[in-house]
Amino acid sequence: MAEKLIKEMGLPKSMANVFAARNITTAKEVLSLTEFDLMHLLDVGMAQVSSAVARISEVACPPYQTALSLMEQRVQKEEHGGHLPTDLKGLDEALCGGIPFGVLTELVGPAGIGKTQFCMKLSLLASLPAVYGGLNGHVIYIDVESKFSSRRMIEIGVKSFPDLFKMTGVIQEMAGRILVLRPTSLSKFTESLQQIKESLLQRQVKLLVIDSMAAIISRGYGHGASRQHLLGWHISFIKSLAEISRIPIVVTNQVRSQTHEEGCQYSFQVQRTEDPAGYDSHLVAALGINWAHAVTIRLVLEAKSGQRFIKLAKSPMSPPLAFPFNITSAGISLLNDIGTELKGAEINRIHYHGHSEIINFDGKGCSDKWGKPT
Ligand SMILES: Nc1ncnc2c1ncn2[C@@H]1O[C@H](COP(=O)(O)OP(=O)(O)OP(=O)(O)O)[C@@H](O)[C@H]1O
Repeated sequence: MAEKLIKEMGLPKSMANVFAARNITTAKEVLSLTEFDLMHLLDVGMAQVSSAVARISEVACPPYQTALSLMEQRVQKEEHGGHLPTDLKGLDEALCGGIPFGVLTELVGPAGIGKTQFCMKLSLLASLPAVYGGLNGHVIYIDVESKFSSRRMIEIGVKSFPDLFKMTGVIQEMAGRILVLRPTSLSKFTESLQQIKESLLQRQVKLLVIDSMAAIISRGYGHGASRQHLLGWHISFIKSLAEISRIPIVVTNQVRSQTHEEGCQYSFQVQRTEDPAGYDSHLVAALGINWAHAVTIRLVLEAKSGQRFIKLAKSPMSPPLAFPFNITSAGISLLNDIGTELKGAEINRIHYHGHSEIINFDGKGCSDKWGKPT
């Protein structure tokens, strides 16, 4: 806002010319001077300066909004935006319809828990016709680790929507709507994001997936404070993409061990406990506090006593809930649509108890999963 141009503020032409002649071009430059300084600099009277400053302030600083007007705007946006249903009834109910448009949704969890499976299902759903609960749109899938498998996605489609996928040409049409990008470095990723900005606004893109953000960031940045600092640019860029395009952006995040120095500084991190089983007391999300604040919806995928759970750990519209789920040939499905409410440290704890037993799927029926992605 502060960078808004004076010439675009509807000032009287004579006054706009005076600013231009003194090389004062932005609201920031005007508002950082006193009225007295401006009178002196512009060589105009107090009345003209006051009225120009009042106009510039009004345009540069948005007026306050009431809760009522925010609610009305939200209802209006819902009509144009809304949610991408996940096809997981309990989760969709908790999210008031699915993954919300215009914000970042994070999927975080240990390796092999099902983040990519979830992303592939969401991509399929976004590309499906509206009568099947889809968004009838295109998807941009940034596949950092070459984990996206078109064969697996089609398998999910065929098993979940057999009638639709029986029709001639449907597989080609759905698969053709998903654009997979595989950036090989952080700079290529940054370049792709900038290009995506254009296509999001021009094309019928209804979903952007970044799988995984942690992997791409770790390729380009070192560790610690410098990484957090540089991550800031990507966070604000991706957030602005979501806000401008009003589409859902789903980003995966990995987990890592918590170091001794970190202790337990933030509420979203796992409390260090003396876990007698020693299973999972040190797992935290790989991207830190800045990232955690940037996401609006946080879904933690975890394993507990050999059972997979999906936890709605952060949401502005729902209490924290956990749903048991499994992965079948039809993709992710909930075992229970009634979520268990979570309290305290449990909300953000990332369990992987019995994780190795459940991820050892033999891959039959989806031969490419463990080989080269197709
Ligand atoms: N056709 C299938 N039927 C049943 N389960 C499957 C099938 N294909 C994959 N899986 C399950 O999905 C799991 C892999 O999930 P996914 O690749 O989504 O993990 P991830 O969380 O993205 O892991 P990473 O962090 O390593 O990328 C496997 O462990 C397996 O249990």
